[in-house]
Amino acid sequence: MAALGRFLSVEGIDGAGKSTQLAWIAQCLSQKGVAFVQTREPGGTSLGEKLRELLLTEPMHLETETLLMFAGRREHLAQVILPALERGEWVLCDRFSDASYAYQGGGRGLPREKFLALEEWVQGSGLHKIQPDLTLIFDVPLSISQERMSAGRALDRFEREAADFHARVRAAYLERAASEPERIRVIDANRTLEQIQAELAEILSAFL
Ligand SMILES: Nc1ncnc2c1ncn2[C@@H]1O[C@H](COP(=O)(O)OP(=O)(O)O)[C@@H](O)[C@H]1O
Ligand SMILES: Cc1cn([C@H]2C[C@H](O)[C@@H](COP(=O)(O)OP(=O)(O)O)O2)c(=O)[nH]c1=O
Repeated sequence: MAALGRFLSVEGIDGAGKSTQLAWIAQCLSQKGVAFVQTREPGGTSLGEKLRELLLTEPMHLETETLLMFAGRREHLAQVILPALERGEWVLCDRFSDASYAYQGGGRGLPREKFLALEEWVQGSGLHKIQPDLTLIFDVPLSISQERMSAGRALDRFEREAADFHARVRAAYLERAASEPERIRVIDANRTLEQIQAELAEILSAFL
């Protein structure tokens, strides 16, 4: 059987710089001749992109929001992520279920058991659980993320949330990282692009 590809996700509060760094990782993999699929959540499939539009614009109940995130994830796994891994390609995913843990759980207060139930339903459990092999959390203080965000485009429904929401999201990401240190690496993103990329290059070469 051909080797499975590797699954890498990037996370962080809005404005941390993860999309910038994901584009750089993609460029590195291309230069090394690694076949990969670059994708995102919410989104990644035709259905998922329609759900994304709703999720980023339409006010809704917290449980509806969580269910739609996981519904999109189910489709994304079936249509994009698992087939790519089975072909032996890497999957570079801009956010995955750690974002639901941080945003719906940490940010909005979804009870942990509800998150865990959906995670188990969509991603399985035990040895068969589908999780990224490596997750990079780009971590910055709120003042920095807010500065970076406000320099850009119009803000979506999550980005418009108050500072205390983003502080809870950040804390939840760090708590998640502490609970799964073998999978999750926290990257200090309050540095120059070059400094961050030097660290990423080391992590990637160990991971290749
Ligand atoms: N290390 C950095 N130093 C300064 N500016 C950065 C850095 N990383 C990203 N940025 C800028 O911050 C903004 C948000 O970055 P982006 O990658 O879109 O963040 P995210 O995907 O985490 O929301 C962009 O304008 C980007 O150019
Ligand atoms: C995947 C996921 C994303 N989100 C949120 C976090 C982001 O604010 C938003 C969109 O993600 P993202 O694509 O990172 O936004 P941007 O285009 O601004 O880089 O969705 C959740 O709340 N839960 C989730 O499970």
